[in-house]
Amino acid sequence: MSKINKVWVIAEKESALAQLLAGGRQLGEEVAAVVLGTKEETKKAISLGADKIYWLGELKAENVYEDYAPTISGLLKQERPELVLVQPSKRGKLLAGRLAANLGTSVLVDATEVKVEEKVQVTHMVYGGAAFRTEQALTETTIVTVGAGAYTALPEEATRQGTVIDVEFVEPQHKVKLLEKKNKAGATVNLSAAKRVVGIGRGIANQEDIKLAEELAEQIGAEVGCSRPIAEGVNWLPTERYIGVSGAILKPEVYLAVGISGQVQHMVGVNQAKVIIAINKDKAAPIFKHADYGIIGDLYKVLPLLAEKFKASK
Ligand SMILES: Cc1cc2nc3c(=O)[nH]c(=O)nc-3n(C[C@H](O)[C@H](O)[C@H](O)COP(=O)(O)OP(=O)(O)OC[C@H]3O[C@@H](n4cnc5c(N)ncnc54)[C@H](O)[C@@H]3O)c2cc1C
Repeated sequence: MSKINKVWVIAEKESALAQLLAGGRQLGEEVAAVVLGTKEETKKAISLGADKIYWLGELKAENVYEDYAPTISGLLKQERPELVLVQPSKRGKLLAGRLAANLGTSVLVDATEVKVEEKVQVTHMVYGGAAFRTEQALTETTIVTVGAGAYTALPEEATRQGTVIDVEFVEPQHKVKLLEKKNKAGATVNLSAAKRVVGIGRGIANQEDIKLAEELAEQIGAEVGCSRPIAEGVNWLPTERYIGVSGAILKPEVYLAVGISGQVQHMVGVNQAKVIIAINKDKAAPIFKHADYGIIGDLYKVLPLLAEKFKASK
């Protein structure tokens, strides 16, 4: 694959920044990160693969993330990178939309693959994960949101050198007024950083039975994720734990699917796992077509047995 000259990366979270920088290094000769954060965060971005940092300073109390769109748009018009990779967080999507509007283009969303064939080409899922579409922007700069798991972060290199450019804030013409900030109740989870994930589905009959999966997850050092109906249906787990085309896209070393049928919309979130193991009582469940190892059995019997075995082997 050929490379383009300049790739820019914009991410709110460090884990996403690390992944997008790794993607940037595959695609471009020079990789720059736009950093809204501390000086320490600029150093971190360099150690993770950025050659250049456009440093916006720290987020001011009176601003929200997307208020920086005019500042970044000005930089884009001046520096003309061929590609901007943006983390698809809620605020990241808002920012990407504004940047694209300012450049007279649109955002290519939720890329599963970005490649360079003379120009930048972006592939993403359509029809709920049943098909893929490849698109190419006709403008000089292509703005793309890239889901978690598309790239694997490079190891940190503390000795890497890079340039930090201080950027002056350009006041937006139309601002959203921040009235209040509240912390979300409950623990947050970063599923895309987990090496092992136990995913639970509608095979779990009651909310309290989730503890069976949690006990096994604890034994094997895994995070618990779920299918959409568990998070958006019965609402037993928070939405940040659901996996699939409309949830988190993961690339763990091991994915253990428990009582999950294996519909395509779920599987697109885990089909990049190195090893997939399925526990399902229905031997005809589609999950077994995707699994490297399968246990045909009742999860209520299998989960406690596995947890016990792992505990005993410690
Ligand atoms: C546009 C669109 C987007 C979607 N996005 C997503 C998405 O991002 N993520 C997602 O997950 N879904 C998504 N869905 C929903 C998806 O199509 C499926 O409906 C969903 O994934 C099914 O969840 P499930 O496997 O938990 O439940 P089910 O399909 O009901 O499967 C339950 C499984 O549990 C097994 N089982 C039952 N009891 C036991 C037991 N005691 N022991 C062992 N096995 C047992 C059954 O045999 C069955 O295979 C989307 C759908 C649409 C239309």
